[in-house]
Amino acid sequence: MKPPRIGQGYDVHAFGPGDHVVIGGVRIAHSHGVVAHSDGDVVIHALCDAVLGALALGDIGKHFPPGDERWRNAESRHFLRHVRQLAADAGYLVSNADVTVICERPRIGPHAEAMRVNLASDLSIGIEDVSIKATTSEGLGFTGRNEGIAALAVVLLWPHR
Ligand SMILES: Nc1ccn([C@@H]2O[C@H](COP(=O)(O)O)[C@@H](O)[C@H]2O)c(=O)n1
Ligand SMILES: C[C@@]1(CO)OP(=O)(O)OP(=O)(O)OC[C@H]1O
Repeated sequence: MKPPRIGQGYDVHAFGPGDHVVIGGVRIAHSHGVVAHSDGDVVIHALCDAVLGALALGDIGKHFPPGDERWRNAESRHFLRHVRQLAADAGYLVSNADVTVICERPRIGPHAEAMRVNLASDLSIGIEDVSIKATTSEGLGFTGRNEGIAALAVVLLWPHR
């Protein structure tokens, strides 16, 4: 049996014009949108990079180039389902995923369960295997100045054959 594989991912999107953000597949009304080619879902982009990193298959921009019109305003959940399939094709299932969202606003807590449901569905795992955490930066740095949102993700892939 092959050994399990671990991967980590990180993403940032700057706030820009708009009235909502999409985080973990959840649309959240907000004072700003984010600047992005796709829907700018920082959690899903970090998770995709974690899965791709575990597989040593490059990063999200390699698989979904920002210059490609197919991905303009795309739903990032499509990206997540794609990388889950890449893992399956390589003989791995996602065992668990742990995500930290870093922003002053919006508050993530009230939406964390809905995010877990979306991510668990796209990764074909149980909700108990998906963790969403959040922290502010205590007013420090670009997230502390409310200039954008960052997310960190770690995943463990387990061999299924
Ligand atoms: N965008 C955020 C940030 C934080 N939370 C929740 O608040 C708790 C306290 O945050 P600190 O940065 O002061 O440690 C944190 O543990 C989260 O539960 C949030 O929901 N959304
Ligand atoms: C997701 C992609 C899709 O074109 O574009 P963005 O939405 O701008 O997001 P980013 O995190 O910069 O990752 C790069 C791209 O793969």
